[in-house]
Amino acid sequence: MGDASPLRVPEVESREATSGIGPLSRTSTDPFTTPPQFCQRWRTAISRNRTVAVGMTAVGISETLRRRVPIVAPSMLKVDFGNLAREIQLLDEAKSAVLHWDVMDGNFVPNLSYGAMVIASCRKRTDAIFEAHLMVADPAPYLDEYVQAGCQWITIHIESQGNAKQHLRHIRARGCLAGLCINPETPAEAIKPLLGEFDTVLVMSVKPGFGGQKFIPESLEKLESVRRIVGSDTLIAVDGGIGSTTIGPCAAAGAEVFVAGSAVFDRPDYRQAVEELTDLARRQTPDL
Ligand SMILES: O=C(CO)[C@@H](O)[C@H](O)COP(=O)(O)O
Repeated sequence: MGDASPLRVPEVESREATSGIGPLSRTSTDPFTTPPQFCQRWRTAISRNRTVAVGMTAVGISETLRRRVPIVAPSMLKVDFGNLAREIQLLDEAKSAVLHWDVMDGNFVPNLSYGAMVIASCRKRTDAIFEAHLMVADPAPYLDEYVQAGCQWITIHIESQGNAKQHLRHIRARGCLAGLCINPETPAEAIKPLLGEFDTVLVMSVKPGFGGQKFIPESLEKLESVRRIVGSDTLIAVDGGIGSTTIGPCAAAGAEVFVAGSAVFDRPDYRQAVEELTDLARRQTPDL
């Protein structure tokens, strides 16, 4: 969490004034126009008859997410990489609103996964919202690559190097949702200085780096604390060890997006898995 960062963030007086992005629950007319490098790359990546995601603004994405809560977001760490196109088709059939791309650099976490090129090559295959979860030592040099790859939601770790506030502002200035992730050993209070700078909080309920780990029970209390800190307008996600016994308690504790690897990909029928998990979450989501 040092201060030095090579990122040059455009001067943004007020986020709403420049991008039209507001709190997740806000409905508004949207004066935002997608930055050209984002729009063109993305347009060419998506086939002509797939228009839902094209040009969708951060406000639109926020509203889509809000409407779809509770959301089970398959963790693409557990996908069959030898059959990526087929896997994405199956996730589309499972009506997954969000695909969660776990980007690991082998440095911030002891594992290496994939980068923006792989994600960009999958962009044309689905209209699902792409979230890039950057488990990297320094996100600064990579942020734009993930925007250009078609990710509409970029999550950085508070524990990464550089200036988290600058990173979050950079993501928002590119028209994406800015997510802030905290590791199990980081207290919920650590997000307080960054309030107002992010759209979503991702609570890691395992140590990042690997799928298939056991849910850390203390994460429930942390979800409750995060909810108290951020209020109702910020979307809260949880990641790690999410399955049939943990998803309900996480929903009750305030989570709305559930990143699930094994609980989806270890099942023969992804659609059934997503439906069952969503149902379990819905039953314990307050106010639903
Ligand atoms: O980011 C991570 C791990 O670093 C997670 O997204 C896991 O990939 C989730 O896998 P399961 O715990 O659901 O199997």
